[in-house]
Amino acid sequence: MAYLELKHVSFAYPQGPSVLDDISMNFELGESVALIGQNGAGKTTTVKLMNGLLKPLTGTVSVDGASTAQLQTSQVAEKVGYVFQNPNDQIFQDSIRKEIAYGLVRNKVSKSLVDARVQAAAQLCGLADELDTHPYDLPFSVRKFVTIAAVLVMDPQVLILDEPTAGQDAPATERLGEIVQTAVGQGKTVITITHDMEFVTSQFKRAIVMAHRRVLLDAAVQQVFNDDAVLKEANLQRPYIAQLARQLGVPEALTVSDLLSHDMKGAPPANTRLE
Ligand SMILES: Nc1ncnc2c1ncn2[C@@H]1O[C@H](COP(=O)(O)OP(=O)(O)OP(=O)(O)O)[C@@H](O)[C@H]1O
Repeated sequence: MAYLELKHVSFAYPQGPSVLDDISMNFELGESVALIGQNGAGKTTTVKLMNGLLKPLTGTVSVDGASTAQLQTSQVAEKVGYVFQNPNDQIFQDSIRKEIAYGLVRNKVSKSLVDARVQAAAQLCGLADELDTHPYDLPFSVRKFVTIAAVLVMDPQVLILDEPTAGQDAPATERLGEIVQTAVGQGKTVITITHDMEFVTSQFKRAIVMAHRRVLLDAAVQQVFNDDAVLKEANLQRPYIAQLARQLGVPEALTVSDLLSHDMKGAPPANTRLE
């Protein structure tokens, strides 16, 4: 049994239409998976089902062998940490240190361990020099890292990042990549919702394409970005570099390093009129 499983899950908000229709997906520990698709495809609803904030109307969501229907949201959230799309929905303490430490303090973890874990999470998230700052004295982009640190410090087995690169500059996006790779290196599963296809191809191995309340394709990132029909149906575009690579006759290249490592001898001349 996979660590996190959604089996034939359907969902609708109260008095609303169906939002998810019979979706199934499995996650093993140590995976990196991007959930992609247009606005309203149901991605955020899907991840809220994964961490117990929502419960399925039909079907089952199970985490570490137990159905979320039988668990409190807090029990699920210990294993599946969810970083909200908008950090303002998550932050409520008056210092970054208190915000990151909150869950550990609530769990009565010893002060020395709290200090060590807060320091480590803050370091990874670039906040080590800001621990005594009020979160609202920092820009939105930095507040997002505060919420990531506050989830990471709890050491969940699954880390869900909702639109992490939105509003972030290149160095911050690079730091997000480091956070993803560090977590995966620790054996955690990282799942992201993102509209940033470069982030998908550079940091994730698997992608799940959602549209029309269901899963269109669940496959290796390479396969997803080579599937014209699925990309069209989900209204997704290949990353710029992958479009360029196609024009250069290297359709399998998705990143700059893929392209640079390819033997270009015999490739047709570039016609760089991109989609
Ligand atoms: N709290 C809510 N109450 C009622 N309907 C909702 C609620 N949250 C989302 N919806 C609706 O559910 C559908 C799926 O929304 P969801 O946020 O899961 O999609 P998404 O793929 O994450 O989109 P986005 O990329 O815009 O976040 C949309 O039609 C949305 O309007």
